[in-house]
Amino acid sequence: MEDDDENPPLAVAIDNMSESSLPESSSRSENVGVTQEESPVGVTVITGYLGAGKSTLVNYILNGRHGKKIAVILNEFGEEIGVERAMINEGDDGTVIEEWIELANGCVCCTVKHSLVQALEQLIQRKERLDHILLETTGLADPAPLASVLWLDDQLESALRLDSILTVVDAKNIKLQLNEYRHSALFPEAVLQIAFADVVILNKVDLIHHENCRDSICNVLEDLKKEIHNINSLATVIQAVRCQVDLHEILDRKAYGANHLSHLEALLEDSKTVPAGSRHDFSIRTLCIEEQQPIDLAKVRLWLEDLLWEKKTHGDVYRSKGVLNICDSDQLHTLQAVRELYEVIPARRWLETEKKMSKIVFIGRNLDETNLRNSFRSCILKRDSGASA
Ligand SMILES: Nc1nc2c(ncn2[C@@H]2O[C@H](COP(=O)(O)OP(=O)(O)OP(=O)(O)O)[C@@H](O)[C@H]2O)c(=O)[nH]1
Repeated sequence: MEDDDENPPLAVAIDNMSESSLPESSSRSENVGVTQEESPVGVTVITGYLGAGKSTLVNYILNGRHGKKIAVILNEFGEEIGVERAMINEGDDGTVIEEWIELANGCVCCTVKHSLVQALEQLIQRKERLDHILLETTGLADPAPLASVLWLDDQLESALRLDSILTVVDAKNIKLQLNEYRHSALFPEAVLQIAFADVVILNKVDLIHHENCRDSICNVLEDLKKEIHNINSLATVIQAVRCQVDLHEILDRKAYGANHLSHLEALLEDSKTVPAGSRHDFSIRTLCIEEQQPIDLAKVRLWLEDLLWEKKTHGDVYRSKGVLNICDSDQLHTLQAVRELYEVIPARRWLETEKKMSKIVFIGRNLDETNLRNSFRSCILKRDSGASA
């Protein structure tokens, strides 16, 4: 994007916002059947380590002639936050306009974050229909707090919805960063950004070309993809030069939508446990547990709350997704969780041809697979021996 000093951006004051509308509980309610007249505008959070190519991606999207009206918010989370820069691609002719979004003052961990949601909602209301919002974070941001703030309960009927977390990775540097992380816990942000990603753009692959003879380029890229999937096997990885990707691949992923089942259904097909590294004290990885017997919904909630809130003995879960076979229900339930927030929702009927089962994929640090598997078995409904089935 180009700075236009001669035409300073329009300052738009957003009303001071209260925190009263914040959800109190971390557990999210069942809300099937909530309909909205106009579907909410998707928000993609863009993360990526310093210099990975986030601004390059944003420029590419803002200046592209895709006919979409996309607002980009530069979210410079820091000590002093009051104003965010918003740029909006006005559509067909590719004109980019700039605005300032003013946030309520306050501490980063509470007021500002929630006023961000309200500021975005007001931006949506002021504008003619926006197609999408991109929120670019700083290179050192942990995306989890933003995801928690933007992943809104459908019952709030917000004008926006978290679409996905997109992480830009520098193909030339990522290997070094991951190695450093494994050995000395350096670059934790780079690893967290991959752990929370729904989509990873493996950018700067041209720099791999320059360094390696052609035969080995594919191997290097495959190796990098494997490294990324070792951390987060649920992420879609897209190779790119200067972040030139097909927008259809990155927008409208609906990664947090309970009723957008395709990626969750894929869980039924592939097991994705990645073996734990041998010596990694800081290991962040994906693992998957399965259970054939029907489980009890109330027990699952207690188990999740113990796992995500108390963090007792199973390690630190960052993200999880799953399908659940709940007893006495003909509905396939889905599970989504980001840090301590979770949502279990009946999504659709089990098909007669399907094998009913529960399957949950976890991404997190120091996860103990045996512990997770065994404790999940406590959710199996034990009927009285005298009771009829
Ligand atoms: N060779 C090459 N250079 C790239 C590519 N993508 C981006 N760059 C360059 O890498 C540098 C950093 O890109 P940015 O888009 O500013 O990265 P960023 O993630 O926004 O950086 P920060 O704001 O510092 O976190 C710029 O000089 C880009 O021109 C690529 O695919 N190949």
